[in-house]
Amino acid sequence: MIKFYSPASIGNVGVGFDVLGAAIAPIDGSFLGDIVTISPSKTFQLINKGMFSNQLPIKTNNNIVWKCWKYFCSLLKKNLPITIILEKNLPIGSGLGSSACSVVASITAMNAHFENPIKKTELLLLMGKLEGKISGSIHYDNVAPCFLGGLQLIINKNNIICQKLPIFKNWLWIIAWPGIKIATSEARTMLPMQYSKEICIEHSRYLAGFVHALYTKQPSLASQLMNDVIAEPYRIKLLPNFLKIREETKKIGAIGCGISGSGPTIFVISDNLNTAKKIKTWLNKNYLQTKKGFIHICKIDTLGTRQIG
Ligand SMILES: Nc1ncnc2c1ncn2[C@@H]1O[C@H](COP(=O)(O)OP(=O)(O)O)[C@@H](O)[C@H]1O
Ligand SMILES: N[C@@H](CCOP(=O)(O)O)C(=O)O
Repeated sequence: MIKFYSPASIGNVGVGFDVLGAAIAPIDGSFLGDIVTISPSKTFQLINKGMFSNQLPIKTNNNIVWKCWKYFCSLLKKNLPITIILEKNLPIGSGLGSSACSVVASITAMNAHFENPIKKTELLLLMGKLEGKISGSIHYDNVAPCFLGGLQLIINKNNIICQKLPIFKNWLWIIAWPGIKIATSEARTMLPMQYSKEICIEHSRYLAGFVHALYTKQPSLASQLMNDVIAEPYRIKLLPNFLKIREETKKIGAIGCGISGSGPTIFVISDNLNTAKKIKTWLNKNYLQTKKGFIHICKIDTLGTRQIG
């Protein structure tokens, strides 16, 4: 029996639509992500468990984990008799890379179980392809940080899919899922097919400046450059009171605020734990919409997907 854990991720990280992604871990040491357990069995079975298993497709062959298993069967040219247990601990359509978590955890676990028929360099390509079946187009800003950990810059050139960026270790990422769902595929179709030259130049300034500020250790400059001119202007209508949230959390002391992935989860950044706790309390009262909603104070998960059993 082997068990793998895959962490939640913040796609886009505000300023880098489809090209920045960060894996996150609650500072209290709890897991925020999916867990996949694989054991040998006479026939294939997929068992769903976890707090959000009731949000998964009813038909097994609509579960992305089943699609991952089918891929391995075609690769190894046989019907592979295993039992997969998926602990679905991330809400679906949350903006926390839920489907990416299931893809990365199941691919990594199956590859380990079958003694690594897929090379590590090819795994991420496969993960992006499988995740793309769900969101309608391939984007690595969830699967890359989920698999490799850290803050990843998606390059996707000359066989380099991504590379890890430096982070500010004292930044705390408060993530708030309001308890409602936004399908990534729908949130992607909302975006314009083309952008003006002015927007392209502005976006380049922000993204390049942000990466520069990371490398030159300028946290204030980095936080000021975290502006999303690509997705936020079009997705903001899906997030209740987002602009008010950003304004009020800034008054409390936040140094940044953005949409996590395609939402509705938001992230708020603070470099002070007491301030982070105040922001969490405020969000609890003003952003959660259902009892299922949650808030976590996180740091960047530098480990990524790992074997835990
Ligand atoms: N194991 C799985 N985990 C998450 N979503 C899954 C899984 N299997 C299939 N899906 C489908 O993928 C879609 C959710 O993907 P998406 O909107 O990208 O959510 P998220 O942003 O949380 O990944 C839903 O239609 C869901 O039914
Ligand atoms: N770059 C993607 C990120 C989607 O993240 P998710 O967690 O909402 O699936 C996008 O913004 O479409």
